[in-house]
Parts: sequence; C-alpha cells; structure tokens
Amino acid sequence: MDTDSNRKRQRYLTWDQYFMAVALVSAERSKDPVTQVGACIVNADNRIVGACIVNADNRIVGIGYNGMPNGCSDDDMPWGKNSKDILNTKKLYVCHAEMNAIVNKICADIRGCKMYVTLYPCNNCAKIIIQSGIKHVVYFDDKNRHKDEAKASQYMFDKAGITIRKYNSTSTQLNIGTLKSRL
Ligand SMILES: O=c1[nH]c(=O)n([C@H]2C[C@H](O)[C@@H](COP(=O)(O)O)O2)cc1CO
Ligand SMILES: [Zn+2]
Repeated sequence: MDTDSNRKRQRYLTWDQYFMAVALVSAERSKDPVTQVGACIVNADNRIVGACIVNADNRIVGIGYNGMPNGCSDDDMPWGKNSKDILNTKKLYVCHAEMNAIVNKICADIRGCKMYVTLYPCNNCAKIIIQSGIKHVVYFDDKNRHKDEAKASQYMFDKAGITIRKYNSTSTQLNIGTLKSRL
C-alpha cells in the first residue's frame, strides 16, 4: 500500500466531533458520582476560546465541567441527591459545566460563540448562556429533556434566537474508555 500518499488524510475528526470530544473529556474531571458534564465554547472561527491553556491554578480556561465552587473541597461537600434535606444534597452547591466554561473564558467578548455541552442545559444554564452572548448550543445527551427545566431552556432559547441542536452521533462514537486507556 502506498503509504507516501500525496493526498491529505481523509478520516480526520469533523469540527463537531473534535469539540464534542473536548467537552466529553472535560466531563471526565467531574467528581459527580452520577452525572459528569463537560462544556467548551468555540468562536466563529471554530477556535476553542482558551484551548487547553493551563494557568497557574490548573484551570483549563474556556472549558468547564460540573464541580463544587472553588475553595469548597470536593471531599467536604455532599454529592448525593436523594436526602430529604436538600442542604445535604449536591443540588444547591454544584456549579454547572456551562457556567464554569463561561466563567473560565479567556476573552471578554464571547458574543456569537458556540457551546458544546455533554448534557442538555438546564434553565439556569440557559439564562447564563443567553446573557453571555453565546448564540449556538450543541448538546450530546438529552436524558433530562423531559424535565420542566429543559422545557424552560428551550422556551428561552427560542425567544432569544439561540440555536440548539443535538450532536449528530451517527458518526464513529467517541469511546472515552479507549481514549483514557491511551493516556
Ligand atoms: O445544565 C446542567 N449542567 C450541569 O453541569 N449539570 C450537572 C449538575 C450535577 O452535577 C449533574 C446532575 O446530576 P444528576 O444527574 O444526579 O441530577 O449534572 C446538570 C445540568 C442539567 O440539569
Ligand atoms: Zn445547568
């Protein structure tokens, strides 16, 4: 087989695959025992805002995953969700991936950008996405799509003119397990 081909490599990742892979890998940093979510923001030139630039605090800027607020040790905070005492669940404390990606962004103006996120955004994330100027959202998993929070998200996205679509995963499934085994 002619390995010295002059033609460019054919089976490279599409932009969608590349950015959703970054969001999926980011989710692997989450300590949530039930749901790990990752998000990354890309600009109109298909550039990740802050592509894996790691600053002194080990924060990959422009990318985020769901986790407890800075300073609130993952070992001290509750990660459960079923306690009758909501103060003893993660619900009131965990920072959602979308919020972290926006807070971590490295450029002031992300108007017109696109967010890749591994889970359909809740209503609170929809608000911060809209307010940040992001115009497009691509999500991977819609297990929570039936919830009122997600219905409220869709209503606000429609009103605000934000496009949202499900990642077209008919192409080769990204197997995070395989990726992790190679790291
Ligand atoms: O928009 C979102 N962004 C986000 O980061 N999350 C995170 C918060 C929690 O850590 C986790 C949801 O946990 P659970 O599936 O156990 O309800 O996903 C959840 C949503 C949607 O609810
Ligand atoms: Zn959310």
